[in-house]
Amino acid sequence: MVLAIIASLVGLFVATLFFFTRKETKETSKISKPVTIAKGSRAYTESEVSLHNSRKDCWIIVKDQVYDVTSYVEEHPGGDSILKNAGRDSTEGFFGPQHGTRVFDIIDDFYIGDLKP
Ligand code: HEM
Repeated sequence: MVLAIIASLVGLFVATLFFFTRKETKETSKISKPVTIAKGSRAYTESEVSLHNSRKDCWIIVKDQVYDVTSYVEEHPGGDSILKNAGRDSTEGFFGPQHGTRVFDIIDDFYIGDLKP
């Protein structure tokens, strides 16, 4: 009897641990993620970034960092608004009131380098 109670308590503990540590969400699990690039290891000029300005090839700049969000365009909950400044500085739109804090975690997956000063 005591053993059964201990076993169920351990089971409950493990299940709770699993629930709170899992990271994937419904939205992010569908997105193919690029290979992680170490921060600062690459840099692009503004004119290089500006070539990637379409739905099928979309880079954006947020706070002097460059993100290839091509694979995220179709997943973006805000629809085509993410394309408003495709190939350009999207910092203002990104920090707009429509965005909750989870966008800061999501954008990291799309980082490809910094903007050349
Ligand atoms: C990688 C960059 C971006 C990510 C990861 C992202 C992510 C998201 C997410 C998760 C939402 C749903 C609301 C929330 O949970 O916070 C959202 C909504 C929205 N986003 Fe973005 N976003 C990005 C870039 C942008 C940019 C650059 C703009 C505008 C220029 C924009 C405009 C909007 C708008 C207008 C909504 C509101 C949609 C609505 O409420 O109907 N987003 N975005």
